[in-house]
Amino acid sequence: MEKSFDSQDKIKDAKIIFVVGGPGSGKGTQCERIVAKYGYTHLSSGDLLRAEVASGSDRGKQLQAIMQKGELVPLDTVLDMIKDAMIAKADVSKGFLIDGYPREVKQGEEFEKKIGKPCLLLYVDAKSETMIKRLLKRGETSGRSDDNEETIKKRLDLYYKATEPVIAFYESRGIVKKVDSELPVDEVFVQVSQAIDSLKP
Ligand SMILES: Nc1ccn([C@@H]2O[C@H](COP(=O)(O)OP(=O)(O)OP(=O)(O)O)[C@@H](O)[C@H]2O)c(=O)n1
Ligand SMILES: Nc1nc2c(ncn2[C@@H]2O[C@H](COP(=O)(O)OP(=O)(O)O)[C@@H](O)[C@H]2O)c(=O)[nH]1
Ligand SMILES: [Mg+2]
Repeated sequence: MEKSFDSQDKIKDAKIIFVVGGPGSGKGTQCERIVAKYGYTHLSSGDLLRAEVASGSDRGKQLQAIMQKGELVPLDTVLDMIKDAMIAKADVSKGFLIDGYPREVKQGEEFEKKIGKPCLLLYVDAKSETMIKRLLKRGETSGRSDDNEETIKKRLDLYYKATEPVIAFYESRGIVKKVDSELPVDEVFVQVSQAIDSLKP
């Protein structure tokens, strides 16, 4: 008990940025740039889940089935993974990019209860046609079982239904910065940098 309280304490005051946008909008691409420029720790919830799948564990097999269908993994599973990863990096991290989470308003609320409040929600915006095109292209080489036409459609539907309300939720708190991910990567990153530079130290 004592120990888990201590380790949780380590991330209590961490700088937290949520990176939200549709599938294939360019979240991962921009996060890579942010890491290079600002030294933040990038935690992609999708990557954490895929690592569990790759481990071949029983839990990984259950996750694989859900992800293949483009559905959402249970909230507690993802949140525990993110929290453990944050605690592991707490001593060396200047801040955390939480990429692909929250996927629904409830996930954001639980994150705040168990971990802390975000200071920024970076909204990576692209048109659905653009996202579909990028995902199909990525699917040629990604090896991801969910980068196929049928699952992409489901992921997009779920994004508009469950995840877009997350943006409205944080907009009412005044922490949303939207970047136009239709632009070339460098130009998107100019907007991303402005959003991060505007944060109070
Ligand atoms: N918080 C999360 C993150 C991911 N997933 C599951 O993992 C899949 C892939 O997630 P992610 O890698 O974030 O995919 P995308 O939204 O397509 O974004 P990206 O292209 O950055 O990987 C989702 O469809 C979903 O099944 C989830 O349930 N909950
Ligand atoms: N043209 C263009 N392509 C991009 C941009 N950002 C990402 N991509 C491509 O779109 C695909 C999805 O990007 P990724 O970062 O994986 O998106 P995520 O699903 O939101 O994490 C990748 O193949 C990228 O190379 C961009 O700003 N412009
Ligand atoms: Mg990604």
